[in-house]
Amino acid sequence: MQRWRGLEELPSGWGRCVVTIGVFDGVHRGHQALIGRTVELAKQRNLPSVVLTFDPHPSEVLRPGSHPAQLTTLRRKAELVEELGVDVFAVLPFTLELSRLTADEFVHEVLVDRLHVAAVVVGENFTFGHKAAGNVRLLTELGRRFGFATYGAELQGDAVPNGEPVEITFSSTYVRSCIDAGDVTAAAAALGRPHRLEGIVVRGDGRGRDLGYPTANLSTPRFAAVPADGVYAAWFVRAADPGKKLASAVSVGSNPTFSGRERTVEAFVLDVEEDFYGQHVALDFVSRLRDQIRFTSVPDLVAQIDDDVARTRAILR
Ligand SMILES: Cc1cc2nc3c(=O)[nH]c(=O)nc-3n(C[C@H](O)[C@H](O)[C@H](O)COP(=O)(O)O)c2cc1C
Ligand SMILES: Nc1ncnc2c1ncn2[C@@H]1O[C@H](COP(=O)(O)OP(=O)(O)O)[C@@H](O)[C@H]1O
Repeated sequence: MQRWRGLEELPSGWGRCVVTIGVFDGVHRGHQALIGRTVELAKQRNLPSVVLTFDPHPSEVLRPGSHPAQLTTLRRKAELVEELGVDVFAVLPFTLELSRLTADEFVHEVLVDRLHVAAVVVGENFTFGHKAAGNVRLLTELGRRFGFATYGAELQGDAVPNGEPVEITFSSTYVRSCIDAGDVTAAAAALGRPHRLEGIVVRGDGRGRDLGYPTANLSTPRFAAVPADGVYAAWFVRAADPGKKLASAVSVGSNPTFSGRERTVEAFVLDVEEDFYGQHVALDFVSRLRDQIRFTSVPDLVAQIDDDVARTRAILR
């Protein structure tokens, strides 16, 4: 897969292509369907498939301070897109200038003049251009004028897990709300895989080892979607050895037993004794075990962690 930042990196002699456009935060099952359709159409036409995405998140540029919780870093997004068989991952730096292009101008300048699109695949609720004035109908009209095909794909959904017999539509907003509520199982159902939180292992208060449970404390990216305070079973994956998943019991919260102030994400990795400081690691959240508790004694906390670890072992076995 090629990765471009800006359209200046377009190779000379670039022919036509099949494109899908979006922020694709999370690369959830709806995104996967859309990108899959793009790859399929590109194969049929013997053209390269392109995922056109934006960075930073458009809402942060349009309304500074409004950055939504981020489900995937740009690097992780590229990784997930690559797994879907895409040929080019193109990142358009999102600027106020870009946001001011009208829908017509965006199609003309970006899709037609630069990318030479033969077909564009978007979700049926897709909007684009200044003030989001462009929609699938307009894109279809412009496609007729400029000579490309438009596919407005139906949105993907599913029954609410363990809920009422209603459908939810997969969306980044829905996944964010699941994670924010600590429902990592529902998040995983919509993502098609567990939610991943990445970070660098930093020093904590140095207390864990004395408790018998040393924990790797993660420093996470600024906008990362951190699950609600609580205790979780998660897979611990090191960037240095991405194929190896280690079972871990994870605490998210401010260590109320010790009247902590700072909110931390810390993982006790089962059956491992290793120095993780400074390493780039990821947590794949599989299941929520319980809320954070303020214990009146340290032995009570340790007894509870014993139980968390036993449950983690059973869940991730
Ligand atoms: C599986 C697990 C569950 C935890 N649950 C709680 C809890 O309910 N309440 C709490 O105050 N601390 C909880 N902790 C956090 C410990 O207080 C914390 O790991 C310890 O203070 C060590 O902090 P340090 O890594 O900064 O040294 C938990 C830790 C683990 C690993
Ligand atoms: N099984 C394990 N799980 C997590 N961290 C471990 C484990 N074994 C050793 N470590 C190391 O111990 C450190 C945590 O020890 P701890 O006493 O909790 O200190 P800190 O407060 O700095 O996190 C981790 O960052 C890691 O380098």
